[in-house]
Amino acid sequence: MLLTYEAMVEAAKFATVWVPFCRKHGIEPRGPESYFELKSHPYMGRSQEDFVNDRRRVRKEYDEFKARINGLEHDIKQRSDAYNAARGLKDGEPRATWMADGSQWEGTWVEPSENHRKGDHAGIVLVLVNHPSHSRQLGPPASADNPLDFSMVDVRLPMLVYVSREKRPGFNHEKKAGAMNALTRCSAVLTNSPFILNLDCDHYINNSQALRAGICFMLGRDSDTVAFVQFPQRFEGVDPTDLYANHNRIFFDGTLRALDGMQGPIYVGTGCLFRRVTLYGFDPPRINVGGPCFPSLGGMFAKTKYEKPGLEMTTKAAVAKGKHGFLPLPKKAYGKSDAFVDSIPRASHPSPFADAAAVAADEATISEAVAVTTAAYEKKTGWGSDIGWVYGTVTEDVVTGYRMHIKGWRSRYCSIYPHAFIGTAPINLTERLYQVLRWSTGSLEIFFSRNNPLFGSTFLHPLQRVAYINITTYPFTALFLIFYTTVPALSFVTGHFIVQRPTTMFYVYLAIVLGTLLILAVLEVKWAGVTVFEWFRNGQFWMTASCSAYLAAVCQVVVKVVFRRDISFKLTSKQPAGDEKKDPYADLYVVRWTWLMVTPIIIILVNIIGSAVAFAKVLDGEWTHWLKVAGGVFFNFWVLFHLYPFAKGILGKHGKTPVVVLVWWAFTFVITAVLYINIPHIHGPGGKHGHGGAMGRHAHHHAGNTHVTELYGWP
Ligand SMILES: O=c1ccn([C@@H]2O[C@H](COP(=O)(O)OP(=O)(O)O[C@H]3O[C@H](CO)[C@@H](O)[C@H](O)[C@H]3O)[C@@H](O)[C@H]2O)c(=O)[nH]1
Ligand SMILES: [Mn+2]
Repeated sequence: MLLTYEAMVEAAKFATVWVPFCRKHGIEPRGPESYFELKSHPYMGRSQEDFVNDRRRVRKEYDEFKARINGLEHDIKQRSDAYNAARGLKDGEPRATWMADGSQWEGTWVEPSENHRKGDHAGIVLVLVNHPSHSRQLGPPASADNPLDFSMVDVRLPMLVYVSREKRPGFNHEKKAGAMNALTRCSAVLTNSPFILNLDCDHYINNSQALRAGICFMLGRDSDTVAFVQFPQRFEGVDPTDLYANHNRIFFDGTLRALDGMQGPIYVGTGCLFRRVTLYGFDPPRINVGGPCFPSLGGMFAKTKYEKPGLEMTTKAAVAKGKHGFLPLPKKAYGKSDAFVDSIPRASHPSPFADAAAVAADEATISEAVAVTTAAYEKKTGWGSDIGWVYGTVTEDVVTGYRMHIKGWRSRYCSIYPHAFIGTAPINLTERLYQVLRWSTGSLEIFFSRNNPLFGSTFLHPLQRVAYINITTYPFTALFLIFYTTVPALSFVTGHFIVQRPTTMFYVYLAIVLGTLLILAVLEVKWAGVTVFEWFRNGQFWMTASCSAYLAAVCQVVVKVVFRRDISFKLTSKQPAGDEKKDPYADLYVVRWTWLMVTPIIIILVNIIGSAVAFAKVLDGEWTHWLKVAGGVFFNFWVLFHLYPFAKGILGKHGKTPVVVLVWWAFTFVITAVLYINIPHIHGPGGKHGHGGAMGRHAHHHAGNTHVTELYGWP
C-alpha cells in the first residue's frame, strides 16, 4: 500500500540525518524511539556542547518525521482527491491513488477497484536509496540551513528497496514463506549479498553490532558449514510480571542455547542470519555435525559425499554458456529468470565477482526484479519444497531450518547484550492463546508431512533428531495433561481411585521423574540464567497452553489429516498503539472470549469442586484418612496454582487486584462444600467401572469400600 511506501520514503529521508548522527556520537540503541526514551544520562563522556546541539536538532527532526508519518494517511487521501477531481472523474469511474510525483500508484488503492485492491494488484519494486559507493563519503560541514556538522562522518546509507509482490485472488500466496521467497529472488537480482538477515515486521535492530556478531559465526575458521545464525527473540511491552510467559526465557536461553552444543539451534522465524546459498538447496562443503559426543554418527550411512564445485564452473564464461551443472538442483527448479539463476554462482563463490559495482539498479534490473516476484513465478519450480522457505505449514520457520539440518548444515546461536533485535509480543490472553495455537498446529503439520524428523537423513545429529521430534510432537502432551488435571479431582467426587495402593515400583518411577524434573530445573535456572520466578511462569503458561491451545491443535490437525481441510493463519495482533502513555498494559486485561478458554475453566472448576467435596467428606466423617486426602487436595491446588495467571486473565480488569482470583476460588470451594454436606446423597461404595490409566498402572480391581486417596502422580 502506498502508505507503507511513503512511510519508507520519509524514513529514508530521516535516515540521512539520523545515521550520520549515530555514527558521529556512537549512539546506542539505534532505534530513535527507544533512544529518545532512555532515562539514563546520555551526555556521559561526549564532547558536551556539540553533542547537546546535535541531539536537540535531531530530536526536532525526529518529532517532525513522526508528525509527517502520522499525517500521511490524511495527506495521501487529500492529494488523491485533488488529482482525481482535477481529472473530472464521473461517478462510477475508479478513483486512483496518487503518488507525490503525480503518477498513479500501481498497488492497492484507497478506494479499491479492479487490479488495485487488497489481494489483487501488480508487483512493485521501487528503489528508495540506491547502492552506496565503495569508499567513504564524508558529509557536508555545518551550514546555515543545516546546523549539523557531518564533515568528519561517513554519511553513506545502505540500499533500501520497497517490494510488494503481485497478488491475485484465488491464488495461494503461501503467506510469510511465499513473501520471503519472493524477497530472496528479488534481492538476488538487486544486490545478491551472500548473507541475508530475516526480521519480522514487528521487530527492530537494537544493537548496531548485531550483524557483525552474527557474521563472525559465518566467516570464522571452520564456519563454512554454518547455514544460519539464530539470535534469541526478545520482546518489549510485556507486563513486568510476564503473566503469559511471553519472554519464553526457557526456550530461548535454555533450549536454543543447549542445541548449540549439537547441530545448532532451530530456526525460529525472526532474528536469523542466513547464508544465501543454503536457501538455494546447496549442501554443506563438509559434514561435521557429530560434535564431541557423536563424532562420526552424523552422516554415517550417507551414500553420497558432497563435493564443492570447481571454481571453473562458476566463471562468467561458463555461466554465460549456460553451464549450471554446479547447481544442486536442475536449472528449471529455480524458475524462468536467467538473471536470477546467474546470480547463484556469484552468491556461492562471491570472490571472483567481488566487483559488486557491476550490480546496478537500472531499468532492466528493476523489471527483472518485478518479474521474479510475480504470482506465477514459482509454478512448477522447487520453491517452497527444496528451495527457499518451505510451504505447507503455518510454522514455516522450524521446517525451513530442519531441511538445512538434514543436509548436514550446522547453525549457531548468538546471544549478545544489548539485545540484538527486539520485537513486540501479544500481551492479551486471547491473542497469546491464538499464537500458541498456531505454533502447535504448525508443529503437528510438520510431523504429519514428508518432513517428519523420524525419517530425516542420517546427516541429522542423533540428539538433534530427538529435539526435532520433541518440537513436532509436543502438542500431544495435552491429551495426558487433561487426564492428569481432571481425573484425580473427579476421583474425589466419585470415590473411585485409579491407584489404590502404590507399589514400590510406583514410588521408584515417581522418584525418577521428579529427580529428572529437578535436575532440569536446576540446569535451567543455574545455567541458562532464568530466574526462579520466570521458571514458574513458564510452567504455569505451559499448563494453560497445553490444556487449551495444544488440545485444539491436535483436533485441528486430525481434521486436516483426515478431511484434508486447510488451516488458516491469523496474524498475531500485538497491543494496539495509541494511548500507550496512559497504561501501556491496558490490553493485558481485555477479555475476548474464545473456545480455547473452555477447557482451562472446566479444569479449574473440577479441581475446586473435587477438593471441596473431599473436604466435605472428611468433615462429614465419611472419610477418615484425612492426611491422605490432604495429599490429593494438595495436588489439586498444584493444578490451580498453574492456572492462576489464566484465571487472572479471564477475570478481566478485576484480575488486576491479585486477591480477586483467590476470593472467587474460595467462594466456589465453600459453596460446593456446604452444598455437599447439606444435600442428601448416597454415601458409600460405587465402583462399576475403572478408568483407563496414564498413571503408570491400572487398577484391576476396585475395592469398593476403601476410601483411600494416594498420590496420583505429578505433572
Ligand atoms: O501473510 C503473512 C503473515 C505474516 N507475515 C510475516 O510473518 C511475521 C510473523 O507473524 P506474527 O503475526 O508476528 O507472528 P508471531 O507469532 O509473532 O511470529 C513467530 O512465529 C511465526 C510462525 O512460526 C514465525 O514466522 C515468526 O517469525 C515468529 O516470530 C510477521 O511479522 C510478518 O512479517 C507475512 O509476511 N505474511
Ligand atoms: Mn511477531
